[in-house]
Amino acid sequence: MAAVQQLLASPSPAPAPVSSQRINDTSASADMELDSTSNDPVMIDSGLMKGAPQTGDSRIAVIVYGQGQENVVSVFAEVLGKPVKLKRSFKDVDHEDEGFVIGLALQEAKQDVEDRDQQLLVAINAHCTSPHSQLMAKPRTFFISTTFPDVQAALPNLDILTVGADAVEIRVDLLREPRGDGTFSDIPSLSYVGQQVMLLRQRTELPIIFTTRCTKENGKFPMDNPDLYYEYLYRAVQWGVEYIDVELWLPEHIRKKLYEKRGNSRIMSAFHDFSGTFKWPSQYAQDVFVKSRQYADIVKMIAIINDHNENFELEYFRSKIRAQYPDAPPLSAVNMGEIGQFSRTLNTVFSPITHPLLPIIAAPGQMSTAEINGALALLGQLPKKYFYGISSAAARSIAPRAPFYEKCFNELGLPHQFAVVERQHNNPAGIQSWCNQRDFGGAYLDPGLSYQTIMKHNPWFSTLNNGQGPTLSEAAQGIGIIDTIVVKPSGSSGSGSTSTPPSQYSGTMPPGGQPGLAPNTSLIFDNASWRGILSTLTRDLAPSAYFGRTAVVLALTADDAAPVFFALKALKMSKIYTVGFRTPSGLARNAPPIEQFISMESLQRARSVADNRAPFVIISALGRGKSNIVGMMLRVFGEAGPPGSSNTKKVFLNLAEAASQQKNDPIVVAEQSGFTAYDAADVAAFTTVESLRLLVGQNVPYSFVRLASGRNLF
Ligand SMILES: O=C1C[C@@](O)(C(=O)O)C[C@@H](O)[C@@H]1O
Repeated sequence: MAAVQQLLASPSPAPAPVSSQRINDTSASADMELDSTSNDPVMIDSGLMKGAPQTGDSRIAVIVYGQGQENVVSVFAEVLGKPVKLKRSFKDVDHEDEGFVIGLALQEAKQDVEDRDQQLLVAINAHCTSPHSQLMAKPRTFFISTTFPDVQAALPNLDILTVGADAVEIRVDLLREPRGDGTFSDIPSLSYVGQQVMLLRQRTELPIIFTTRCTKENGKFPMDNPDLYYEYLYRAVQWGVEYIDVELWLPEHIRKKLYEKRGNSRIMSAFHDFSGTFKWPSQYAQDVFVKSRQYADIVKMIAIINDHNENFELEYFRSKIRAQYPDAPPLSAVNMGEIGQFSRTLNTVFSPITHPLLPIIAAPGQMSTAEINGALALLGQLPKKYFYGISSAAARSIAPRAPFYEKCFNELGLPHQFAVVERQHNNPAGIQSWCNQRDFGGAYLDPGLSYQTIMKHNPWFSTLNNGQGPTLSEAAQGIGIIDTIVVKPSGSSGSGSTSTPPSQYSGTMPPGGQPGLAPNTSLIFDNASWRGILSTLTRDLAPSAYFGRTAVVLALTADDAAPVFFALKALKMSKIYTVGFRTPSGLARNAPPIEQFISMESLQRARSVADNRAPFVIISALGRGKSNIVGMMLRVFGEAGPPGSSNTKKVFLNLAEAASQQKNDPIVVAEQSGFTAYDAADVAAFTTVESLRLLVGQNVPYSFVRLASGRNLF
């Protein structure tokens, strides 16, 4: 609700209310820019009325929703206290619609969004890419059940707590709201819960799971008034919380209503059986699943068992359910207690995890990610692999990634081995020797190398995939630079790699490595650095802050600029001015329109545009020796643009090694010229997050990477 009110009342781009990331999410896949500011000067701000509610924006709110998300319109309408009307285009909205909230499907809205009457209506982008489908596509997902009585206490450790987690659960029933007289309320009030959710939202980018666990299922929420659950859970929908835990015992009309009105939230149906008599092979277990799936995006079933064999019964149940109900929501099912721990290692959908730093475990038998991975490794389900950081000496000194990888593998209890191997400067040969081994797990290349260079000097790669070579991700194709080599089992197609017999093997054998890539394995060439750049640019700003605006990119070579272009394209920037290099046509195809600064006149022209087309972001990959040019650009464009045109600071990103303590350090110049500045270490940390995700499928928070590399963020 806060989010909706902020969107409409705020005269500036919406800050970060609880659900800004979701309701206002204009992720790279969104392709429409909508209004984030109000043109309407109707805010009441007289001293007399201090504290009185503000009327906010009185234009008609048009909620643009994505396919299948029409329910989100009524979430907005309810908060605004207005009825809903659905329309087919912006031009259909007229004065008769005042007093209504209008819903417009994204596909239809796209047709005439440019021509909308901005005096009459405010378009609110409510379509979003829910993290749900992406998460469900991962082979394994975990969520951490926080058990803090006050989220504040969790914040200092949140980075480390969430290493390896794909979502974070807030156990609302365990929150303890102080009354002020030394006692605590029986149930935390909605406003207290709202503050707690907000605290969590601001400190983690992970999806939140909102849980009001009842007393019968190991929680503290009283069961005498089911309407109370509706009140809390529906408020979480309005806050834009990503997952809402809805217990199966709740009356059907409540579960149905929550499901139908879930907007962009996803429902996790929850069933716990503590009786000790629950049996997975029973008809009852199947009935529970069937009843749960009706109003669920994920079905969670958890039971106390008495015998280890019941873990196998659960596995049989899992496979039976998958076969019988192929279209049903994913099943997350585990057994509780020590006996049930085995099942916690086998469940792959949203496994609940704990962490040694939590005050209590949320349920008997809960394990940490490290314990689960350790158990999987013992069972042979997580074989030891060799991962490599293939880098040049120079790159290692700029951003040492290796210690972090080791820390991460330890923290996650992964059995893998990580080694940094040095590639000779200017010699790209020999990469294949690290990859062509049976237990190769993947590698990052730092710096990345062009696809052509790798293939020319490492002919073994061309023999992969029956002679077709490695698969290229979309980013690797568009950028042409490879910085991550991912290993994928190739399923049943049999299109595996061709292993090279030891006699043809060139290069040094890695310690412990057996030559010959494992059969039925394929390699994917990918690029993680563009994501590092994108994440850095959007750390403090919504992607929409960049839409349609222009950038200046300074580099010595097109290769250095390539990942930047890809990121700027994802941000839908309208133009890139380049300095220091020519853009080859292949690269230009994957970038916004490009203009090279070839003279002072062209620079002057870009400088004198008096609207949003003045460069908003400057990205430099020029090294120390060229900091004068970078400084000059920063001074020139720091002042450009109409005065007061935006209250958002311009952005500078320095991809080159920091010229520490120097007078002309571009970061210092940028800050003096009014830019928000980021440096190569920010990008390196985000790139590490991405490469870990690509290589080991584990989610690690950016702030943990920064902490582990010795910088405290907050
Ligand atoms: O539903 C679950 C699973 C859980 O009960 C467990 O068994 O790990 C822990 C709870 O916090 C969570 O809401």
